[in-house]
Amino acid sequence: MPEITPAPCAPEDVRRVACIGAGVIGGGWVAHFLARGYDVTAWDPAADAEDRLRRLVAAAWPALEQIGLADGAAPDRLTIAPTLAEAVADADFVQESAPEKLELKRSLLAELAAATRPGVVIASSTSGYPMTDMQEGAENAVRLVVGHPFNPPYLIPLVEVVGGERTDPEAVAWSSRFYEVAGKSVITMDRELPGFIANRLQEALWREALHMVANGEATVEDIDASITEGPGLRWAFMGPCLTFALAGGEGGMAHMLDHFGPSLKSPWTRLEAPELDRALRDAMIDGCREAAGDRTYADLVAARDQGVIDVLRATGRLGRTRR
Ligand SMILES: NC(=O)C1=CN([C@@H]2O[C@H](COP(=O)(O)OP(=O)(O)OC[C@H]3O[C@@H](n4cnc5c(N)ncnc54)[C@H](O)[C@@H]3O)[C@@H](O)[C@H]2O)C=CC1
Ligand SMILES: C[N+](C)(C)CC(=O)CC(=O)[O-]
Repeated sequence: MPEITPAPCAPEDVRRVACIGAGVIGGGWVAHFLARGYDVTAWDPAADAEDRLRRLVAAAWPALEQIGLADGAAPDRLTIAPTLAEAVADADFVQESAPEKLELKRSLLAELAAATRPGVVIASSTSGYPMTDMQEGAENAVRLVVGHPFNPPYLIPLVEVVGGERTDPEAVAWSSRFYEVAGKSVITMDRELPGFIANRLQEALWREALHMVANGEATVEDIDASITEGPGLRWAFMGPCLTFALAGGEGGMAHMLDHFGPSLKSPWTRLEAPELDRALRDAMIDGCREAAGDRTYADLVAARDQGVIDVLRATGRLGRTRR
């Protein structure tokens, strides 16, 4: 086991966060950390990255003002660094949100672990790679963790935190605490599972949706309505297990399982992913275009953000985290 250097500061004392990769998720993290009053340094190799990032932060800011900013929070506390090394030089915490490609993540995380100050924790936003696979070849891998967010990270509270085989458990504990201090709801996993918890659940639903579109069994619009007008309303405040316990009436989960258990063996799901061929790709894209109507991407982001805020407010969870 390599020598473990403690983090240079306590999670409560973090002042500067570096966000590496500033697309949909990296940009969302930037907006979140700025709103929570941190100094943020971002780095992204794309030529148009700074423009995109500043647009994303400006579009998110009204929602962030609505839910309440930390003292001193301001978009101008964002610095765009010219190089990766400069971005992380003074960082107390690093959030990596580069494209979901295993080789890229591996070399980038190794580069980050070499460029940051000793002990600084580096979290990857990966949607599903186990950290053990991503930390291969990295020196200082002890402080590499997964911190998987949900889009948009500045509004959806959940972060799933888990380390890899070479991660120091202290780094996992440190990052879970840091995310809590930074206003997130944290699930800390004690073992690796590809896709973590939420994406394993989401992907099961998503595979089934794609099968139904591929087979012409349901439209994109009907699939979306089946969730927003149905189970999605319950899932905003009660998870699928407790929700189904209520399906068993006063007999609870025991009756629910006895009653509906046999249907688990019915062909209600296909589980294997469908082939993402041209026809399915076109059907999904056309269906979403139709569902969006004349609303632009910015219109949809604003509607989604307001919807999340309304649900959080209506369920008494605005500004409150899980613990
Ligand atoms: N889009 C989503 O809903 C979610 C994505 N994630 C994860 O977040 C990460 C980023 O995904 P998105 O933001 O959706 O992708 P994106 O395509 O919107 O952004 C990726 C950004 O990384 C930049 N980039 C390219 N090469 C890079 C490098 N070598 N170093 C640093 N940055 C580089 C690109 O210029 C781009 O701005 C992925 O790991 C993804 O799985 C996690 C949760 C949700
Ligand atoms: C689509 N996605 C798999 C990248 C989604 C996530 O990872 C989490 C989310 O925001 O739903």
